[in-house]
Amino acid sequence: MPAVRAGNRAPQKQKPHKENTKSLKRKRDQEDIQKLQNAVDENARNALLKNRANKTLQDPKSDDTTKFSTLPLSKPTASGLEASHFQNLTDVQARAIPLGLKGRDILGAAKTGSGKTLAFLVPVLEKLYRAQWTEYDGLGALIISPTRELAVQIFEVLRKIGRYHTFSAGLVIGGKSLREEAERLGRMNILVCTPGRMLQHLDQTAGFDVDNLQILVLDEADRIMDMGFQSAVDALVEHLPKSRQTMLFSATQSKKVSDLARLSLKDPEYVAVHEAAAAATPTTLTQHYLVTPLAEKMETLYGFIKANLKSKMIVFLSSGKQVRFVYESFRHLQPGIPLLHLHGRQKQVARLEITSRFAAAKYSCLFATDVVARGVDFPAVDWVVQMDCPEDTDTYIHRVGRTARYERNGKAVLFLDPSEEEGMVKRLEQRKVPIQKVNVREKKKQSVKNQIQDMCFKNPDLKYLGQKAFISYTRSVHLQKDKEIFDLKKLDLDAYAASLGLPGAPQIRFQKGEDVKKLKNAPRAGLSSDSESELEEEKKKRKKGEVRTKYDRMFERTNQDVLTSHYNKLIGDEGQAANNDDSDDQDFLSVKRVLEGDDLNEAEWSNGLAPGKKIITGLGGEEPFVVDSKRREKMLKSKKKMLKFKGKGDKVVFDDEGIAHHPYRIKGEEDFIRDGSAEAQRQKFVESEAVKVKEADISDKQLAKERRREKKEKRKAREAMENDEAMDSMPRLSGVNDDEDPLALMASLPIAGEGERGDSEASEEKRPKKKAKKWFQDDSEDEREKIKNRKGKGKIIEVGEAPDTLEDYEALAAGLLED
Ligand SMILES: Nc1ncnc2c1ncn2[C@@H]1O[C@H](COP(=O)(O)OP(=O)(O)OP(=O)(O)O)[C@@H](O)[C@H]1O
Repeated sequence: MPAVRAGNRAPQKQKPHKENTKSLKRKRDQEDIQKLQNAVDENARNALLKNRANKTLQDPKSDDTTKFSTLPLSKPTASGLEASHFQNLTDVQARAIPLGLKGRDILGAAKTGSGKTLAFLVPVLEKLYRAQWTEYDGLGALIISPTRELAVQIFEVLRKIGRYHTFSAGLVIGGKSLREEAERLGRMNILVCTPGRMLQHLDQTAGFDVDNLQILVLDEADRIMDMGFQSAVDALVEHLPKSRQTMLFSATQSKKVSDLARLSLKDPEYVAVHEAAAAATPTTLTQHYLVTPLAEKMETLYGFIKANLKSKMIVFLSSGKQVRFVYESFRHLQPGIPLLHLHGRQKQVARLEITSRFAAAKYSCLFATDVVARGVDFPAVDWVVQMDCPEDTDTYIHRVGRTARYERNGKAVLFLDPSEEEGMVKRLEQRKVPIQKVNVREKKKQSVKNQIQDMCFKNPDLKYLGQKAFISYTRSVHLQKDKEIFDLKKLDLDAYAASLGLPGAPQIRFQKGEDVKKLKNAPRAGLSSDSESELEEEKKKRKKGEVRTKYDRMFERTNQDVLTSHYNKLIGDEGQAANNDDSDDQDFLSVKRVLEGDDLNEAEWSNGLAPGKKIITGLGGEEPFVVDSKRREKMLKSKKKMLKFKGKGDKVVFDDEGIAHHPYRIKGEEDFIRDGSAEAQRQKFVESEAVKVKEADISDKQLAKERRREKKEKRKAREAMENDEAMDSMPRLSGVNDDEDPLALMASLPIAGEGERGDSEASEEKRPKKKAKKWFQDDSEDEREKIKNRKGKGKIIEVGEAPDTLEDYEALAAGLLED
């Protein structure tokens, strides 16, 4: 919805002249766009020939045709690129942009850090520009990213290069209520989103129309199209119009026919820049692997970090629990470099803050899961360390791609257990990844095992994290598909547990198959000494014929309930998430917290009852609940049906202070007589209440008086400001505040899309709004002047500080690029 510009209203008599000028300008714009279109057609023909011939482009710096200035781009895009200091095209940009501008569907594949983001953002902006897209046309472009971090980054680049355009752009990654996001969606021309959240809006947000969509982009397309996002993406695409341009980009993009069909790509052009290259990774990247047994990984990593204190590094681990444990234990060990950690279970605000802290750091070590393995462009990362072997070569390529970006040098090192070496090295060779073996210098190794064990002994929270890390690691190895690389049986789990400071390997139980039976029938070999004595005791009791459920045993264990509270305290914000993700381990933990199908089997196994019969106690009811049939087992899962075994509750009422009382408590007869006659008691009650009312009345009046005074002061201040503004709008005298911000007036204009406003609100327009600080601090005054003088309706919303919280991004999402 257009904004009303109070200060720009032209007098009536000038109207015909202004209309003339407008129509002239419109005609000129049409002609310019037509010229641009012709140039695009011409350029695309050449690009197509080059791409088909699959010629490697010459050195970008020496070839004039690989400059952005030679591309048929609109002025706003060209200026945006120039202001963002992008001059020379990278290979993938030189090949993909001309075809993207022409409207072709594209499958783009190029090495990590080679500039794929601009390869799709430039065509997006240009397509909408040439279609003369306005706020009335609705959503024109949708850009999908697999992670929030990457979506934020794409949005940032779009914000930079699109600064002179008149589109509105938004970021849809969750974190705010659906309703808050929904209110803004309808006003957006370009959206950057994650698949799940976008689908939620398409399904639930009334009036959110995508019928006009012109262009769909999938960044890290292979990841978005894989199993994890499959159903969300398929459902999302169902909502979109078929007649649109679609572009898919990734460093590990393939021509998978099924994907093309799912996205209904039309005659897509495969732009695979590195297909002919000798390596799948950047040439500026040095890659090594070292063989270190699982049980020595902690000390190898610690030694590595100590030897590289003056660097910026990312250490990839296989799960959030691994990340938390290594981070917490190394934090205690204090290696001498700032440590950060990042995983998907952290709250969004924390994630954004950590990514921006790491981006800004000179020396830092970030422990992370694959949540930042793809696309994220941290500046100047020296090392990528893969402490846990990646699940496949694609993941390897993306992880190491966080360093050696855009012509910079970088180094990567992969830790492999001896059992993983052969399989992984073979896979990497097949994938054209040049990697060399190095040996760990024994003297560089730092034995931290004893220190970690000591810390775990003193600090049960850390021990608990260690147990979780152990379980999640073994689980991830067990679940890996590539069994040539990952074989749990070949790992020394006891030694690994000891390296995490645990007194013994936590018991693990596999989901299905023979392992379960073996484990159940065998004595508990891997248990700690505590557990062993517990088992002995258990056996004795069973002999006596005493019925003990699994839950009796669970509560007897020392480190379950007690540690949960410590653990939650330790991880603070993540407490809730940690509770949630406990469910991940349900089928892997020997001790379960939720009474479910599998539990029943184990309870049955351990309580010595006849097969198929269990007694569940501790439900609060009088009678024990005997599970002797399928029906009763089902019943156990129904809360409603179990209510009758829980006994009746007591009814209580709460007084004003929140203290609970029995509802029918009546004073005893003796007490009543002692307090005097009924009339005297009534009188006394009325008097005491009257005193209370009087006191309350005094404070209420005082409050009301203060509020009136505040209101009056505010009104006076406003009037004074209005007078000042009237003075400001008068012609300037030289020397009067000349350096005042030229955008201040525009920033104070009402926000577009707030709905039509009546006369009664017209006076609001005059009310000066808080003066916004500048967003683009690097813009020259000339550029600001250009923006100010630009014709057209719309809004500019500015955010004072650099966006590092979700709120900042939300503010941007509401106002980016809109004019
Ligand atoms: N034409 C260019 N000139 C200078 N720098 C560029 C150019 N294009 C991209 N860059 C810079 O190169 C870096 C990598 O770009 P980008 O993130 O787009 O890479 P990518 O190919 O998407 O990587 P990934 O595969 O990891 O997602 C960024 O810091 C970006 O600013």
